[in-house]
Amino acid sequence: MSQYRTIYHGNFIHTPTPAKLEVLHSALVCVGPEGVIEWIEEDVQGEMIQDISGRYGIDLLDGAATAAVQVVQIPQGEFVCPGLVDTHTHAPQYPNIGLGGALQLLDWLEQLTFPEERKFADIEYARQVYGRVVERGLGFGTTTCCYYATTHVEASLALAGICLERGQRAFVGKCCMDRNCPHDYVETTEDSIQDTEKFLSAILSTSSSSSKSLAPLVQPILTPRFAISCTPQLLSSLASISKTYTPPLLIQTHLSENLAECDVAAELFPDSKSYAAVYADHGLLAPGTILAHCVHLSDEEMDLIRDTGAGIAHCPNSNTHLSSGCARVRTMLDKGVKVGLGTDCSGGNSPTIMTAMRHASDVSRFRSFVDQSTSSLSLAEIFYLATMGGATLCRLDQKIGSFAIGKEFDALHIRPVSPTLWAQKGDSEERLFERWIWGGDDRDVADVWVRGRRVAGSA
Ligand SMILES: O=c1[nH]c(=O)c2nc[nH]c2[nH]1
Repeated sequence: MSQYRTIYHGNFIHTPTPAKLEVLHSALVCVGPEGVIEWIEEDVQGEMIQDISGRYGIDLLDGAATAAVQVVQIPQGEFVCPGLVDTHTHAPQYPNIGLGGALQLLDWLEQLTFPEERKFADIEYARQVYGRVVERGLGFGTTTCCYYATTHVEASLALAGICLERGQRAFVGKCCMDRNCPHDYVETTEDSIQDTEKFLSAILSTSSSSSKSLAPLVQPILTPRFAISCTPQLLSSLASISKTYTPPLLIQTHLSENLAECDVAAELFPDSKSYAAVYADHGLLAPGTILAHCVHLSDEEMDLIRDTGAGIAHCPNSNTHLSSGCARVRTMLDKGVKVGLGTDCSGGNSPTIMTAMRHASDVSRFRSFVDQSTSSLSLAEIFYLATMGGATLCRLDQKIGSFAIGKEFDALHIRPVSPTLWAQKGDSEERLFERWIWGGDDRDVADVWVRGRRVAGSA
């Protein structure tokens, strides 16, 4: 943890609500030694910095004091925005990125995905892959990530350890699956539960925060793979485990991604009214539950998800790549369902939320062409999904996702340099932001901060 306060001066852009992109012009944002925002002032011209800091008890002229305060100028033509939140990805599948687009979900799992995940029994292989996954994610500006790992406890703990070491805020799940999987990549129900307990106690004992007032940066998330690969007993046991913690542990699973998958789920759980109801019936729908995909939900299922407080990780890149379908995100939002974005590698073929934002926009436009009755998502809504929306799914909306006093400083410094980003002198901040979202890439991500600590960046 830094000993210093840092005062950032420049333009900040965020979406505290989906309704509007908000620009904090020439803002002074003071980040304390623990990485928490202590105060914010807007419209501060350079010559006022000293005065305003003085009002907060910081004397920038006093040599001894200034040694403990750093002032960072964000030049005109650059800006700071909240870090990106990836609410659903599979770290062990990154070596398969780009493959499998000719397949649909169930064949893709069988032919490509399970064989790759099996390799994570080898801890050295796991460390090598996971190191690259986390490094690239941070470079793209993913400051918070919800990871599926594999069934292997040691490798899952290695992923958690790497996130902690590199400074990425993360939820890491040891994957649970006790049926309908290959004989050499499946667990017994008992092993799955026992290994989950082992994983939880190890991760909870190593990831505790260095500060009493801050939650651990890396936390466990219970991970029943999906209804098809879990027995009712396993689903219920994981729900019970979640509830033995205060607050209950987060849970992630897949729901209603592909029509063939929905048919199998209906056959396996004939007593449940719907696929979403399978999870509700086993106690798995709660405010900390993240449901990936949700492409083929009925209106009643959306209502059920909203009423339980669970949220949806929209993974548009994956849903197109695996020909799963186009999720009805406008309807979800209109109904008040929580939604965030996920890269879902390697169903998705891009590990950055920048691509997820672009595909979310495209998918919403396609839906609006076809449905006629729904409108496409605005730029502000898309960015909200990538930041505050994701934070809300992870129950971190009071801590990250936008800039406010008391929130932790998870942020990106954007300096437009990539050749696809045609920034022009005199561009307004909104215009520059728009150019970056649709035309920029990780070369423009000059600095990445998580909880105030610089963890990556191209600068
Ligand atoms: O996109 C997906 N990726 C997976 O690994 C998976 N497992 C079950 N359902 C899944 N969907």
